[in-house]
This record gives sequence, structure tokens and C-alpha cells, in this order.
Amino acid sequence: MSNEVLVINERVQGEIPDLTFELIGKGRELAQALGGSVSVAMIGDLSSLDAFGGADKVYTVEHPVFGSGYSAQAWEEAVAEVVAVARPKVVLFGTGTIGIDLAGSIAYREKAPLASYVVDLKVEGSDVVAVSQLYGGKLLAESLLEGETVVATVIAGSFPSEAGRSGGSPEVVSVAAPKSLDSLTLRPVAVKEPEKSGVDITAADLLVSVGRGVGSQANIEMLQELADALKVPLSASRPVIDQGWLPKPHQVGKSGKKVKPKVYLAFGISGAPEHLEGMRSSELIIACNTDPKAPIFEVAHYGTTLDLFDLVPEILEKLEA
Ligand SMILES: Cc1cc2nc3c(=O)[nH]c(=O)nc-3n(C[C@H](O)[C@H](O)[C@H](O)COP(=O)(O)OP(=O)(O)OC[C@H]3O[C@@H](n4cnc5c(N)ncnc54)[C@H](O)[C@@H]3O)c2cc1C
Repeated sequence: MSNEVLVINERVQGEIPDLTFELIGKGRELAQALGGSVSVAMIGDLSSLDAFGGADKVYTVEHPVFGSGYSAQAWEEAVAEVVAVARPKVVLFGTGTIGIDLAGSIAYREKAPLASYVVDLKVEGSDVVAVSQLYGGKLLAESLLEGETVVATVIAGSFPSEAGRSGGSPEVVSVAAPKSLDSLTLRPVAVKEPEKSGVDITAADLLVSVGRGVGSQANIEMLQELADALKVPLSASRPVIDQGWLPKPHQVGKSGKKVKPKVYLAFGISGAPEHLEGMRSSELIIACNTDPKAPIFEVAHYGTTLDLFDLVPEILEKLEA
């Protein structure tokens, strides 16, 4: 068993997620405390391998199955193989689709403890301590993870990503694809692209974002007016999308888009972990929520408990003046 910290790069296609660099940066800190090294598992798409200068080692697994989309079964087999080769002390996933799919089964295979919804990690002696969010962020729980290997899923935005982007030339270790990848019972057949929309909430410097607190589709109009007056897109939490008040490309969060504007204005959004995952890295967060105990105020730089139906018309009036 090594004192290696293994980061799972959760990229199926496209760019390497920011989260991977967050985990490499944190992984480096843990590895230093453990007297070990930090490594990355790259499954399938091996492009941009040179982005991993912040790691000491990159394990790669190649197989044609990874070319046809995401299969939890294929990824589980591949990650398990990397873990078998690396014998890491710590395995780090994100609390996203892939991490939620795989962390439990990898922990089960390794008989390792698993901490989920983690927002902080540290080393105490030879053990790892994880701080997890409970009840949508209303409580924080600290757990001691004892074992030869321990597993954690980390909420995106918990650590700075810059620390994981430093230059270097990691050793590349090609891990032979496990035979089980040739006889999968669950294979991706097609990738369904989300509907195209003129809105790109990820590129905006300022976002007006609306949550369930707005109450109805008719009331969205007022927030749209504010967004139009500021010449920025209107984004939203998932319930607003699920109820059909705005189309899917407007959604911020775990199952929506990750945004990092200079200013994020949140109206009637409680601040559930799945929402925070998509916006907590915004430079300045300003929240309007009538509940002073709403978790959004834990990440907001400025906040008000004014009713959004009082505040928004006031802002519109000031903007028109
Ligand atoms: C696997 C999974 C993925 C998910 N992905 C996402 C995701 O991508 N994005 C996402 O957002 N959620 C996601 N969720 C849902 C998430 O858990 C929350 O349910 C959701 O974020 C809550 O949205 P909300 O804050 O708009 O609504 P609520 O939690 O209902 O909050 C509404 C808030 O509005 C406030 N309010 C009410 N009236 C007013 C008023 N007049 N003025 C001001 N404030 C008012 C209330 O105090 C309350 O805090 C996901 C959940 C799961 C399980």
C-alpha cells in the first residue's frame, strides 16, 4: 500500500473539468502530509494529458468502449483496475454523476470507508479526516476515515483549482484495459445532446438567477426584465427548469451548468448543495432570500432577507431612472 492520493478525472468528452484540478491541488496537500504522491486516473479520452503537470503520475486506460459515451459499468471496471495497480491511500471523486455512480462500488470492492458530499479534507496521523455537508448544507459532519484505502466524493468548488494546474511532467503509466471491458452487459448506444439555445450562462460576467421562491412562471417575467435591463442572461435553479418555467440551458448546478461569473445575483434560491456546486466559485455572490437561515447565506458575500417581490421592482425603478 502506497501513500498515493489518486484523483479520478471525470471527463467523458470535452474539456477536463475544473474539479479535477481542484482535486489535484487538494490531493497534493494531502500527499505532502502523508509523505506520498498525487496521481490522476485518465479513462478513455487521453487528449490534454499534458494538462496534468500538477500530478506526479497519470494512469491511463484505453478501450474502444470509451469512445461511445459514458457507461458506469465500463468506468467502474477501469477505475477498479487503476486502483488495483496504484494501491492508493486516498481515492478522490467529485460528487457528480460519475462520482455518485462509482465511489460506492469502488469503496465496496476495496472494503474502504467512503465519505460523500465532502467540502474539506485533512490528514491526522496516518488517517484522513473528511468534512461532509448534511441536510443540504445545514450541518457539517467530520468523519475519521481509517483504512489502507479510503474514498471520498468532493463537492465541486470546495477547493481552488489553480493549485492543481502547476507545470511539471508526470510519469505516464499505461494500465492494461481489464478483460471485463470486452463483455459488458451495459453499453452506451447513443449520446443525446441537450437542445441548442441562444443562451450561454457560462460566459456571462453577471448572472441574474432565480429559484423556486419566485413562485410561478408568470413571476419569472419580472426577473427576465431585470436581466434584460442589465443585459445579462437569466439563469435558474433546477425546480424552475423542472416546472418548465425556463428551458434547461438556463439551469445552474450539479445537473445543469457550472458558472463562475464576476457577480451572481440569487433571488429566491435556498442554496442546496447541488445548486452551490454550480455557482459557489463565482467571485461575488449576492443573495436575496426571506429565510435568514437559508444555506445560500453561507456562501453569499452580501445578502438581504427582503422579499424579492419588493426588492426587484425597486432595482428596476433605479435602473430606469
Ligand atoms: C441528483 C440531483 C441533482 C440536482 N441538480 C440540481 C441542479 O443542477 N441545480 C439545482 O439548482 N438544484 C439541483 N438539485 C435540486 C436541489 O437539491 C434543490 O432541490 C434545489 O436547488 C432547490 O432549488 P431552489 O433553491 O430554487 O428551491 P427551494 O429550496 O425551494 O428554495 C426556495 C427559496 O426561496 C426563498 N423564498 C421564498 N419566497 C421568497 C421571496 N418572496 N423572496 C425571497 N426569497 C424567497 C425560500 O426562503 C427558499 O429558501 C438536484 C438534486 C439532486 C438530487
